[in-house]
Amino acid sequence: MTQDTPATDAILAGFRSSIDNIDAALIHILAERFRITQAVGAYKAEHDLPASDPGREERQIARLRKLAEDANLDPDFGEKFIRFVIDEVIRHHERAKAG
Ligand SMILES: O=C(O)C(=O)C[C@]1(C(=O)O)C=C[C@@H](O)C=C1
Repeated sequence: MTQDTPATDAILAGFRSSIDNIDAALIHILAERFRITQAVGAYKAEHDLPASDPGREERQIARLRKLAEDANLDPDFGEKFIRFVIDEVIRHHERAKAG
């Protein structure tokens, strides 16, 4: 049976407080990224440009894999994460094109 860790564990609470700050930063960073990609989607729809650009994605992924490696983050995880984000952006772009 699983058990919650006692809320009185001060060391764990300190770690979790830091995790909560980092998670909040991630949400704000993602919100900012989606705010700019929304403008990109509107621009692409207006100028009849394709929703996706596979060449650009390839370059982004190669760059981020290298950054992940240098930062001691699993590059496969880094790629999966950015792929997930970009796929969502493409979905938004397609919706913007459809009007
Ligand atoms: O750079 C673009 O053209 C975008 O539309 C942005 C973005 C991204 O989210 O980074 C999304 C879709 C493209 O395939 C490539 C990159």
